[in-house]
Amino acid sequence: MSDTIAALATGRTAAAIGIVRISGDGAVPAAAAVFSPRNGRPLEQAENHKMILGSLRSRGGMVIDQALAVVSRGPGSYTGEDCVEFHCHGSPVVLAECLEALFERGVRQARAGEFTQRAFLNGRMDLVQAEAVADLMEAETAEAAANAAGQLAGAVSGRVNGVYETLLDMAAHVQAVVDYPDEELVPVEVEKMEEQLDHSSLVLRRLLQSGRRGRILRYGIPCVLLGRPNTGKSSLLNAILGYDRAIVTPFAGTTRDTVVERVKLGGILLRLADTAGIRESEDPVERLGVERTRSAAREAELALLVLEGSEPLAKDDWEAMDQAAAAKYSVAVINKSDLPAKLEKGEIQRRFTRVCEVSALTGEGLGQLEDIVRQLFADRTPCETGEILTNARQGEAVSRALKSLESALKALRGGLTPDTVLMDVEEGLAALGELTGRTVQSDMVDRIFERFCVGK
Ligand SMILES: Nc1nc2c(c(=O)[nH]1)N(C=O)[C@@H](CNc1ccc(C(=O)N[C@@H](CCC(=O)O)C(=O)O)cc1)CN2
Ligand SMILES: Nc1nc2c(ncn2[C@@H]2O[C@H](COP(=O)(O)OP(=O)(O)OP(=O)(O)O)[C@@H](O)[C@H]2O)c(=O)[nH]1
Ligand SMILES: [Mg+2]
Repeated sequence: MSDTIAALATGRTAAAIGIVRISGDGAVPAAAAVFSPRNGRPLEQAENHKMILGSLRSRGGMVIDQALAVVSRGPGSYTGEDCVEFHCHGSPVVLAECLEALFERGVRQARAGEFTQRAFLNGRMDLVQAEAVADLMEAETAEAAANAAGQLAGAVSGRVNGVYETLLDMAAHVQAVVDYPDEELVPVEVEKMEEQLDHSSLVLRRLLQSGRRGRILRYGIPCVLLGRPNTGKSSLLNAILGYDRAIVTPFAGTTRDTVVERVKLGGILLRLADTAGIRESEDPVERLGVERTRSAAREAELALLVLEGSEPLAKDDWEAMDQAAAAKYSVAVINKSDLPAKLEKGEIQRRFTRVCEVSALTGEGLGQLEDIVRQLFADRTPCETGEILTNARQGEAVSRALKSLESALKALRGGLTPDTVLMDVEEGLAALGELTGRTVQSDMVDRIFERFCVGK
C-alpha cells in the first residue's frame, strides 16, 4: 500500500481556479473528510470522473470554499491509483488551507514529479512518455509541444517496442535452440536474423538522427551575429525580434556582453546571440566582451556576419570574417542598404556563398535573409508525429542499443553462428529496456523525475 500524496496542481498566484490533486489508497477517505457534497451523498459514492459540488473545510472545520470534487478511482486514473481533485477558487490561501486540512488526515505533500512517477510505476505510461510530460510543460514553441504530445501518445515508444519485441523473439528462439538441441525446434535462419537486425538498426538509426532535430526543436539552432563595431548587429537583432531588446547607439563598442534570444527566422527557431563588435581595444571591459564574442562564435552553427554597407572593408572586418567562415553555415549580411553603397561586394562574394543586403533600419531585405535561413534548414522543419528523440538520456540508450545490433550483424555476416551473437542481442534489449523503463534501475527513475515540478 502506497502512502497518499497531495499537491497543488496549478499555479502559485491567484487565478480563477486552482486544483489540488490527491493520489493513493487513502485519497477518497481523506477527501471525504474535508469535503461535503451538496447533494448529500457521501463522496465515497461519487461516480468516477464526475464533478461534484460541495463545501470544503479547513483544518479547524471552517467552510473555506464552494468547490468541485472529482473522484477517479484506480486503475483508471492518471496515476493508476485512486485520485481526487478539488477544483477550488484559485486563491493561494484557500488552496494552502485545503492542503493543510488533507495533511492533517494523514496525506503527505507530493515530491516533484511524484504523480507522474506513480503513473510510470503503475504501468500507465513508460519512461519515454513520462519524460514527454516534462517536455510538454517546458515546450516553448507549438512544434515542440506537438512533438512532446506525440511522444506522450506513444510515438517513440511504439517504434522502440517494435524493435524490442523482434529482438526478444529472436533471442528466445536462439536460446531455445541452444538449450534443447534434441528437440525438433524450427532451426534459426541466419538470413532472417540478419534481415531483422538490419531493419531494427535502421529504425534505431532514424530515431538517433532525430535526436539532433530534437535538441534544435527545444533550444533552437545556435546562431551568432558577428561583425566589427557599429555595423548594426544589435539593430539587426532588434529588427528580427520585433522589439528593442539590445541597446543601439551611434557609438562603436556599444554592446559589451552577449545577448541571447530565441527567435523564429524564416520559420526556424534560432538561439540568436548578439555580440560585442570585434576589434582591437585597450579597454579591459571591451576586451572581455570580444572574448565572449569569440566563444559564442565557436559554439554557433550559423554565423550571420554583419557588414557595414556604407563603408569600404576595414581592418577589423577581417577577423569577423574569419570567425564567421569557421562556422558550419555562414551568411554575409551587408547592412545599411538604405545608405549609399561603398562596400566592395566582390571580396565578400568570393568568400561567402550566401550574401544578402538588408537595412536593419527600414526592414528592407530581411525577407531575403529569412529565405536563406529557411532554405539552409529546410530539412529540419519539425514532424508532427512526435517521433523525435528530445533528450540525451534517450539518445544515449538508443545509441548503445544500435552499437550492439551492429556488432551482432557484423558477427553474423562474418560467418559466426547465431548463438555467438546472443550476448549482443541481449545487450541491445537491455539498452532499449532502459529507454522505456522496462529494465531501468530505481535510482535512475528517481533522477528522471527530479526534473519535474511539484504537483506533476
Ligand atoms: N484536471 C486535470 N487535468 C489534467 C490532468 C489531470 O490529472 N487532472 N492530467 C494529468 O496530469 C492531464 C490529462 N491526463 C490524464 C490522463 C488519464 C486520465 C484518466 O483518468 N484516465 C482514465 C479514464 C479516461 C476516461 O475518462 O476515459 C483511463 O485512462 O482509464 C486523466 C488525466 C492534463 N489535464
Ligand atoms: N542608416 C542605417 N543605420 C543603421 C542601420 N542599422 C544600424 N544603424 C545604425 O548604426 C549604428 C550602430 O548600430 P548598432 O546596432 O548599435 O551596431 P552594433 O553592430 O551592434 O555595434 P556594437 O554593439 O558597437 O558592436 C546606430 O546608430 C544604428 O542606428 C541601417 O540599416 N541603416
Ligand atoms: Mg551592438
